[in-house]
Amino acid sequence: MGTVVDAAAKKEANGSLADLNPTVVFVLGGPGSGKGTQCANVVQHFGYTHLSAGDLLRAEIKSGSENGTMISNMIKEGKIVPSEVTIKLLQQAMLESGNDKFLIDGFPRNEENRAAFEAVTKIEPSFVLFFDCSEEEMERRLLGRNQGREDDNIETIRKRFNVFLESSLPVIDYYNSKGKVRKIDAGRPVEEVYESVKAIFAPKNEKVMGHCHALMKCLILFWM
Ligand SMILES: Nc1ncnc2c1ncn2[C@@H]1O[C@H](COP(=O)(O)OP(=O)(O)O)[C@@H](O)[C@H]1O
Ligand SMILES: Nc1ccn([C@@H]2O[C@H](COP(=O)(O)OP(=O)(O)O)[C@@H](O)[C@H]2O)c(=O)n1
Ligand SMILES: [Mg+2]
Repeated sequence: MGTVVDAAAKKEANGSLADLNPTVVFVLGGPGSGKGTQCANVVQHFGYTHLSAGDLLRAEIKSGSENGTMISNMIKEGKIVPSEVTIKLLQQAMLESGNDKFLIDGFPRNEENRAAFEAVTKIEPSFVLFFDCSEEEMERRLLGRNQGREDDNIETIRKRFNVFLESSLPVIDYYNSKGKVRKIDAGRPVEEVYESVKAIFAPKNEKVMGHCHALMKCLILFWM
């Protein structure tokens, strides 16, 4: 933070990202709404790289970084880590991926995340996928997640729900007012949710071809 070397590295990273002109989809939704699960499906079928902000922060703790203790404490409390830390990790991961299509999962989680990402990277998301799920269902899923996460306990889960309502929903409202939100009913089984997700990512010409085939079938039936 603040050194000449850091500033140069930041400039270099931004320059390269701007050159990349990446396609970015933000994947948002409450804790346990199924963001990670559905992103894995999209990666397999649509060639995106999945970047989970939470996973990047957890990897940063494990790496022994100087920010590790601060990040760990924030996650245990369900609080949102300062944007500059998370954005730096996202930028690095984007540049290292060799891809130009990204699902950014769990980010932006508050207004500070959103505004800072826009200011630093100049990237506008193509759209925002919003997994809408009841707290009751999310709580059930988080308590059954079994990934040994320090924040999947009832006390921290309640805090994360509050942060989601107070800080993350306004970000979704912001993108909604720009017509960018694609809302998915995420309370259904995984396969059903993915059917809705797939329909959003399927290339337009595939949808048009689907309509053409249906029309051809009707015409053939009509002439028979
Ligand atoms: N549609 C679903 N129905 C039931 N369980 C689900 C569904 N989607 C995900 N899960 C499970 O719920 C837990 C949380 O899912 P995850 O994808 O990690 O959510 P998020 O990244 O939004 O916190 C995981 O144990 C996952 O296997
Ligand atoms: N943009 C983000 C994303 C996550 N985080 C932190 O990481 C925690 C876990 O995020 P996550 O996305 O892995 O959690 P889930 O929504 O997947 O359950 C959050 O509760 C925050 O403490 C953050 O500070 N900033
Ligand atoms: Mg997740």
